[in-house]
Amino acid sequence: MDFMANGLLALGASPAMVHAVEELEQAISVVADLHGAVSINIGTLDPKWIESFKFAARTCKAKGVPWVLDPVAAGFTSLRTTTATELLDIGGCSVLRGNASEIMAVAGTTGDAKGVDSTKGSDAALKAAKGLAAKYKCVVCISGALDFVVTPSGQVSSCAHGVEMLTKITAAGCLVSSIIAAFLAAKPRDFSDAEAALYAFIYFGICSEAASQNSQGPGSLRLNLIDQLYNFDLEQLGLCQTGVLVASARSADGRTLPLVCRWLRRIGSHTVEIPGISSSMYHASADDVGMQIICLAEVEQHRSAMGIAQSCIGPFELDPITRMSLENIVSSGASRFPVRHFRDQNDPHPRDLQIHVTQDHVKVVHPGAERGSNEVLAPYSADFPKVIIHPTDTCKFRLELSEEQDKVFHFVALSRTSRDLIALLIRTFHARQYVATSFVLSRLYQDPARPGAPLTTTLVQDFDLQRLADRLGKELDRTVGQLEAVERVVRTSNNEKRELQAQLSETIGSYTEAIEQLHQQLAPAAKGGVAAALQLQIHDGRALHSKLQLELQELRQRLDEEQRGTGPDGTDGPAAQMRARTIEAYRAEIAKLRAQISALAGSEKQHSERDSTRAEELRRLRGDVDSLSREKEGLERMVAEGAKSKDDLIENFLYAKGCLDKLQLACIEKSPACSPEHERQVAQLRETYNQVVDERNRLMIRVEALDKDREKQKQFRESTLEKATQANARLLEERDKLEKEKARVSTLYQQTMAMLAHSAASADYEAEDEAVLQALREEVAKKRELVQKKEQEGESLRQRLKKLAMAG
Ligand SMILES: Nc1ncnc2c1ncn2[C@@H]1O[C@H](COP(=O)(O)OP(=O)(O)OP(=O)(O)O)[C@@H](O)[C@H]1O
Ligand SMILES: Cc1ncsc1CCO
Repeated sequence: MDFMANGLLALGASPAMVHAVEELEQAISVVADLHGAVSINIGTLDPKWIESFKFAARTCKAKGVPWVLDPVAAGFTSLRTTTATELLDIGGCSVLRGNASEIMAVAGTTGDAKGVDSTKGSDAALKAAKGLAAKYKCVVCISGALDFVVTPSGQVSSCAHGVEMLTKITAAGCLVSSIIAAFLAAKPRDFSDAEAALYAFIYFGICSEAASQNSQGPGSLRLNLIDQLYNFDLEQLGLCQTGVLVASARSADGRTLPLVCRWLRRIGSHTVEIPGISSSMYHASADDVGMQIICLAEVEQHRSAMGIAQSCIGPFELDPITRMSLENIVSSGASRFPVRHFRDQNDPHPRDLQIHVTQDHVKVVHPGAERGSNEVLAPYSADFPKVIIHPTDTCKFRLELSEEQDKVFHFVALSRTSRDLIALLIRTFHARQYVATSFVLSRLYQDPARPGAPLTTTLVQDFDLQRLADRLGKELDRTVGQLEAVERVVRTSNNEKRELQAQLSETIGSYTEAIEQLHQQLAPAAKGGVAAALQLQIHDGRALHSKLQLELQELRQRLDEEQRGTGPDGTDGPAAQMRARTIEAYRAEIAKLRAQISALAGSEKQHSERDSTRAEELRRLRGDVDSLSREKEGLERMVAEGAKSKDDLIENFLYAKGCLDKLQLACIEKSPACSPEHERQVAQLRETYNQVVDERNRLMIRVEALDKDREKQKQFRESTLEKATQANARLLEERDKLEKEKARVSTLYQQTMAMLAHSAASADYEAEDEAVLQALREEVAKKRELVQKKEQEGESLRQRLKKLAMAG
């Protein structure tokens, strides 16, 4: 509070910190009388404070006093979020200002507030701000490295001024909110709340930049900032196009000497006279941006005697506020300006028109007229459209859409800023299309008086390169910030696109699957698919319908006859005969139903017979599987035995071979003196060896055959097992189906039995004519209902069929 009050005092406002409900009414009345504004800051809150916030909001609304809401730390606790929302719900808020987390929390999206500080970049809250601005019809500002101002219609302007060190000073944001309130109170009537808020940000941001120049940390920044708010002076930042230049002269005795002046523009060493001015006063305008102004003054009465005084001032800059607006409009690509049109100098009935400036054309429009009916449009050409600023009037200008006279307009803008904006905007868009960057650069870095020659040293001195670099740096930062924001949006959109594509392909997949299923069901109608079943149901429905219709007719006939009564002689009249016939008919029906029931029972028996056959088959298959397993075990045993005897044989063979080798060795050693006994032994051994080899080969062949056999058996067994498992699954499935069928049949059976009992009971009560009649009537009604239901079912089935056929 101390910082806010001191900041406001420093910039020239008159703050009063009020919170007791008892004095609020009176305090706000005073503010209303002074055309002031109120800032409601929920920084310190308890139930009493909350009551006074609400009281203040209600009172401001009632008295038409503009109020600003600072939802300090909304999102940090729910009490803060709710309090902010409840205050906005009261209505009448002019500007809501918070950091990104606070704005998102008030809008109901997660802001992740870290206490009173934001954890988000200000652009993260743009969507939330637009929503709140539209909902509460107020301006919503998001502060941060880039400050955003959002209007209820969703227009966004931004301010890049400020220093990061401000985040290390508590209540910097609160001070901005209170400055916005001060600007709301001080703004001229034709400025909007959004403009007041934007200028407050620019003002605060520029002061903080200047303050940071000689600050060592947050402490001195805080002090210097208050000093800067106090000393704010645009002139110290450079000469602006909004200034007025006055030439004056006094005589030696102090008298003011009337002057005749000539005014010239100079860029570098190149000078051009400004036509049409001879007075001692000159209003700088958009035409002077980047120029120096030279004044040549002579004393009116002594023109030749006293000589000519010359002074030079500049270069002039665009004032920060116009510059900011221009940047915003240029980046949005278009804007509209209300202007007053004078047909000639003394036109007594000027018209209110609008100029639409876009990057492709300039259009003069009659605002009330139908679209296109009353407008003049000019796309950019090499020489047109152009704006000629009036040399002495600050709001007048001439707009030339082409050289034709009816396309030259004499306008008066709403304000000096508005006129400068129109001129600069048209020139910027024109330059974009008609002046190549290389041309601009060559003009900037050469002496315009001597085309082609490089800049002279004096010219370099005239350029404040430091300032130029600062400006370009800031512009670059801003553009990079915007680029990042755009990239973020593109990234999110791409992610969303990917998600949507995935969802879409999933949906398409499931639809395709469903369609294929329907196809499958529809195609084999003959095999009893869904379509066939539906057709059958329709057919059954129709048959039942006509049967029931017949019964209905019959019953109606009987009823008529019943109503005609018995014969006059009390004997068995036609009615009695009819009753007898009815009973007869009922008996026949009962018999028919009994037959149906026994048929159903019969089919149940058939089912169970089928069931037992299947069970039998299952048992047999299981037996097969078991015997196959046993066979497999036997085979495995055989293989093991074969392998063992093979091992034995190999051992024998090795042994015999060893002996033979030994003998051969012995033979070689004693070769010439070999005894016949020896030779015999060798021959014997050789024979044994050959036998063993033969035996081995035989056994090898057997083992191989056994292996092959075993492999074949294994494959056969596996396929049999597979078949058995499939058959088993099929059987189980069939059994499930049959069980369901059985359940259905038994319900049908029970229903039929119940009907039968009912029919029999009705037949027994022949004497009670009225009751019988009633029962018959009810039955007729029921049957009618049944018929209707069946008809409806039939219809809906037909519709489904049609749809399925179409989907196919
Ligand atoms: N990162 C930054 N770089 C430059 N300037 C900044 C930065 N962050 C904030 N500012 C400046 O500080 C001003 C206050 O904004 P900030 O978002 O810090 O308010 P706040 O979080 O509500 O502050 P507090 O809770 O302390 O009152 C902004 O208008 C802007 O000028
Ligand atoms: C730190 C703090 N806590 C409540 S208000 C406030 C000032 C910054 O908004």
